Amino acid sequence: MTAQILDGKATAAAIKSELAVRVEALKARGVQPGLGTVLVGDDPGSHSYVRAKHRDCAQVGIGSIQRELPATATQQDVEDVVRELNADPACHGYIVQLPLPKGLDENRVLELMDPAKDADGLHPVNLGRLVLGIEGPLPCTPNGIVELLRRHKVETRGADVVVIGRGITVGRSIGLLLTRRSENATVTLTHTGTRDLAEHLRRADIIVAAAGVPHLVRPEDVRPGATVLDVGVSRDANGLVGDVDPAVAEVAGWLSPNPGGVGPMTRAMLLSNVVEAAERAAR
Ligand SMILES: Nc1nc(=O)c2c([nH]1)NC[C@@H]1CN(c3ccc(C(=O)N[C@@H](CCC(=O)O)C(=O)O)cc3)C=[N+]21
Repeated sequence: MTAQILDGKATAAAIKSELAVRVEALKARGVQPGLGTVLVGDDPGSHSYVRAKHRDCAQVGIGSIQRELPATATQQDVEDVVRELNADPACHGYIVQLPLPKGLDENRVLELMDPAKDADGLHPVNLGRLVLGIEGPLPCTPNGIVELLRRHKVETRGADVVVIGRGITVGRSIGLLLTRRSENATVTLTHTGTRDLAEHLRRADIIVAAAGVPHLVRPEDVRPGATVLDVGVSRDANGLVGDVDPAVAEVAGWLSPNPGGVGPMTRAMLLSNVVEAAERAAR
């Protein structure tokens, strides 16, 4: 048996064409949606991710506002850019690319952002809204995963989901989305301190692997027919390595490739948060 592909690349392309229609409607009303990025330092991975986000913007008709600071930037320098984007009416949403160089206080920068312009959905106010069930921008990777499952008709209602990894951007927040009444999944959050991880995995209908440990999920850990989402990204001499052993494709029913799975969906949800912020501003 070979798993069916959860095609993030194609799904993200479909979402982008839907967003392009909404951007046209906004432009007809005189509103040009704009995404800002704040990039500090010279990490090549961060630079290539940010470039990809602005390519996406161009495809959908969203304006790009790019701010770059050197690795030597001070806390004050970064905070000044955040204040500038908070005040800029052309910028409907923005992100501060993470991680920031050592010595900068990420949480202080994030708290300074206007929550209404938080395109990542990671501002403490928006994470709080998610906990409370109040509408707001949603974290992009978890939202992208939910959308990827929805559009491939993978049932989440009543499903046992096992998440590996407790980072804020994926593991800790995805349970909040999947346990909403509309998704109705049962979620177990596991991490490096979990006893008998394999035992948890073997029971799962859906596995979300976001630990950043190369090939952590092995075929013998996966129930035949289960859905497996590979979110982890590590790098070795040959390039990108995911959290899922490629041999899992022989056991799983559905598998998100990496690259080409959750990554493009994350970027599509970022655009979606910006379009929604612009629509809110236009109302
Ligand atoms: N404030 C902030 N927001 C983020 O959303 C954020 C961040 N910081 N820091 C870094 C991580 C990483 N991340 C990725 C998004 C898309 C791909 C992606 O589209 N990847 C392609 C391939 C890219 C390649 O080949 O390098 C794919 O999976 O097909 C990857 C990684 C967003 N992040």
